Amino acid sequence: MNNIKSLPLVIGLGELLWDCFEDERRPGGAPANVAFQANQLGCQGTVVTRVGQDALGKELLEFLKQQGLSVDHVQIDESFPTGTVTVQYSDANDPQYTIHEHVAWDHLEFNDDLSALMQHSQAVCFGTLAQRETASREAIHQCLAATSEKCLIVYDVNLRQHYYERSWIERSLEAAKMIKLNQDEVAEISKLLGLSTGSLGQFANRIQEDYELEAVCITRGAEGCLIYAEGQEFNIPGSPVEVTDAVGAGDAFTAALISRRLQDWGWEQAAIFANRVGGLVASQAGAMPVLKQEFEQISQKIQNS
Ligand SMILES: Nc1ncnc2c1ncn2[C@@H]1O[C@H](COP(=O)(O)OP(=O)(O)O)[C@@H](O)[C@H]1O
Ligand SMILES: O=C(O)C(=O)C[C@H](O)[C@H](O)COP(=O)(O)O
Repeated sequence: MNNIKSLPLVIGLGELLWDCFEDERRPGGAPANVAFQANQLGCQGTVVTRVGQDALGKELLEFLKQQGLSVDHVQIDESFPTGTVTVQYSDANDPQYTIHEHVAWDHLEFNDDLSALMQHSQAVCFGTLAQRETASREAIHQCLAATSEKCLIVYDVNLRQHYYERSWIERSLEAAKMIKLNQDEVAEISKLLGLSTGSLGQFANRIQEDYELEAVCITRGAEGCLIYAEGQEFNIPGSPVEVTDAVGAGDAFTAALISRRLQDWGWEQAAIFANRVGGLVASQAGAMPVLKQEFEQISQKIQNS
């Protein structure tokens, strides 16, 4: 128990929901996936969200508890249901999400409990989707404002359908120390912010300077990632895997990067690890596969190489 308490506290702030695939439903929600994976990667991952007072919400709480995550900061909404997402594919590498509206995670409330939690967190990850309603958008930014100066605030952009606006993205970039986005999101953000299109490296350099970010991480699916940090560009190729579904690969990548940066790994080594973790999750069904031992083996191998 004492050991658990001393692990770095990594918060996933935003949506926790059910990803409804054709065959079955599986737990998901990008920030919740980050907290879940961080918990398997040597951190104390904690989800800050809201579920409905319904069977789907109870099942999500049971799942998190069984996996050793705290549910103390999951709020229960008396009016709105637990969130669901319909996941469809034409290509396993490119899932399409239909995010259902008017759900509990749109109605997060900031309070003293969250304020205290945020003050003690070593890292927080949030995205754009959970900012689609004013209530959660304001609660998320109140949470971010309550963190300590040394907290690693990570904006994992995750643009979904039409649920984003330029002003929300700018506000989020201003709050962040590190951002993570995929290649499609680079194109969309360049357009929204009126940045001239160049290479991924030029985009990373520009946005890092404009928003005084510590790091910009661009994921490229099977191609790996590009990280711009400390004035350097790291291009790390991916490791081939047989993809089951790529749902949650990006969130696992983010969690792996956070966990190793909190252990003071260098950017290159942390990116190699994050690529492997993202790839492994892409090779499994759903966003929250249980892979603690596999992650630990990969971590040891990279450290010994
Ligand atoms: N097909 C794949 N083969 C190997 N690694 C993958 C594959 N798909 C994803 N990954 C790993 O997961 C990371 C995140 O995947 P990506 O699809 O770029 O993010 P997102 O899910 O946010 O769109 C990649 O940078 C890579 O490290
Ligand atoms: O919350 C959302 O935005 C969702 O669409 C639900 C999904 O569980 C994750 O988002 C998967 O996210 P990726 O890691 O980008 O594949």
